Amino acid sequence: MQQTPDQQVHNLIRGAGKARGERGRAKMDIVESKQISEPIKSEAQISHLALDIGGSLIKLVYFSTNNDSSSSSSSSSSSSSSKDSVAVSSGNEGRPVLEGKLHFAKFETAKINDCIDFIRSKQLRLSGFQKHGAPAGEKCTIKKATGGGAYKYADLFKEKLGICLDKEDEMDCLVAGSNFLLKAVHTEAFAYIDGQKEFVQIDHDDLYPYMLVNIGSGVSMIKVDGPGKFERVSGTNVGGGTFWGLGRLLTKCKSFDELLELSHRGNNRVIDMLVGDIYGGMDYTKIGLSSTTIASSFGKAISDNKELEDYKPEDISRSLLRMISNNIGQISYLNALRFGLKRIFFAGFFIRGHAYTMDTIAVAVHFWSKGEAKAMFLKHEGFLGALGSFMSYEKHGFLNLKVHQLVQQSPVDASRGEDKIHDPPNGELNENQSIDCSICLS
Ligand SMILES: Nc1ncnc2c1ncn2[C@@H]1O[C@H](COP(=O)(O)OP(=O)(O)OP(=O)(O)O)[C@@H](O)[C@H]1O
Ligand SMILES: CC(C)(CO)[C@@H](O)C(=O)NCCC(=O)O
Repeated sequence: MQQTPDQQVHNLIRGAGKARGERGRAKMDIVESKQISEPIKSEAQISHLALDIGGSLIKLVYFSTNNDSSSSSSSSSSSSSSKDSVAVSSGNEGRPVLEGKLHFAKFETAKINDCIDFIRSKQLRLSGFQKHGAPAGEKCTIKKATGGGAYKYADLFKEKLGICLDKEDEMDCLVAGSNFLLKAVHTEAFAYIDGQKEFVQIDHDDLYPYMLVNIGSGVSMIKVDGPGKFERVSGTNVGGGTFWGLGRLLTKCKSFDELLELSHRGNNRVIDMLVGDIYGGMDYTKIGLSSTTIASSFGKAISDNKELEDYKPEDISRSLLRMISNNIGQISYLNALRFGLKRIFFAGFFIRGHAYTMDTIAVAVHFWSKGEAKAMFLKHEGFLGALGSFMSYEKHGFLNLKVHQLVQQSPVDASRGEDKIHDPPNGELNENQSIDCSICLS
C-alpha cells in the first residue's frame, strides 16, 4: 500500500528513534542547532496544522519540511538535502529534527468550504494525532483550533475531513502567538511614523507589560504581563466587522480589499465635519484642536442635503476607516493609561498592513498620550491566534519549535508609504510571510 508523505516521514522517524534505542515520545527540549547532526534524507513532507476560526476569517498555520536544500536554515549544521527531499536530522538524544517553514493561509469564514478544500488538497488533515479511545474504524485526527468557529464548525470539520478540533482558548492563543512572534522573529514589530515603517528591536528582558489590541471582527484589549499571564481588560464591538459591514452597505464594494483600496483615493473631509467647519475656518487653540481635526465623523451628511448616491464611495470609505481606526486608537490608549502601559501592539486582520489605518491609529495614540505611549504593529498581524494554537502542540509536548532568525525575510518594503497586499486567491500567503524554522518531534 502506498504511504502518504506524512506516514513516510513518521515511519522514517520511528526507525531513526529505534536505531538509537529510544522509546515512544521524546520529552520537550530546546533544539540547539549545534546538536543537529547525521542528516537523514526522505522524499517526504510533514505538516502540523493549527486553526483560528474567527467571525470574519479562518486563519491556518502549518509546518512543512523543506524540499529544497537552498531553503534550509543557515544557522543549522545539517547538511543540505537534494531537491525534493526533506532534511531530517537527529536532534538532542537522537530526537528527529525537521527543517522547514511555518506557512500561513487565510479564508473568509463565510467561504469555509474553500478552507476545507485547501486542507484536503494539501493533505493537511492526514498529519496529526489519533484520538485516544476512538472506536476502531473511526478515523479522526486531532488538530488544534481556536476562535469561536472551533466550537461552531466542529461537526463540519469532523464530517468533511475527519478532523476533531481540539479547542484552545482564544485569548490564551492570542497572547501566546504575540509573545512568540515578539521574541522569535526579530523583524516582527514596527512603528509607523510619518508614513514610514520603523522596525522596533524587542528587548526580551523588557517586553512586559504591554497592551495587545487585537482588531478582528470585534476588538479585544489585553494587558500582557508575561508568558501566559494576561488579562483582557477591555474590548469594543466597533471593529473590523463594523468597517467591512457598514462599508459594504454604504459603498456596494464586493470585497474588503476593494473597500480598503477605495479609501486610498478618498477625501474624508467631504463627509466629516471638521473643527474648522464649526469655527469658521479657525483652530480651537484653547483646547488644542486645529481647524482640520475631525469634530464629528460623517457630520457633514446632516446638513449637506445629499443622498447616499451623491457621495463618492471612496470618500465614504476613507471617512469610515478613519472613524473606526481613530476610535480604536483612542480606546486603546485610555486602557493603556489605566494600567500605566506605554507600549501598545496592534494586531488583527483589520489592519491589513494598510498605511492609512496604521497612520490613523498611531496618530490617535500619539495625540491622546501627548507622545507618551507608542503604537506598534506586527508583521504577522492576523495570525496571532492561529500561531498560539500551533504553539499549543508544543505546550502539550508534541513538538518543539525553533525559529531560524538568519533566514527570516524582511516583511515589507519600508520605503513604501502605501502597502497594497494582494493575496493569491487560494488563501495561501506570499513567501515572505512564512517563517523558517525547525521542529523537534516528540
Ligand atoms: N479578505 C477579507 N475578508 C473579510 N475581512 C477582511 C479581509 N481582510 C481583512 N479583513 C478585516 O479583518 C477582520 C477580521 O480580522 P481577524 O481575522 O483578525 O478577526 P476574526 O478572527 O475573524 O474576528 P473575531 O476574532 O472577532 O472572531 C474583518 O472584520 C475585516 O475588517
Ligand atoms: C467576541 C470576540 C472575542 C471573538 O473573537 C471578539 O469579536 C471581540 O473581542 N469582540 C468585542 C466584544 C466586546 O468586548 O465588546
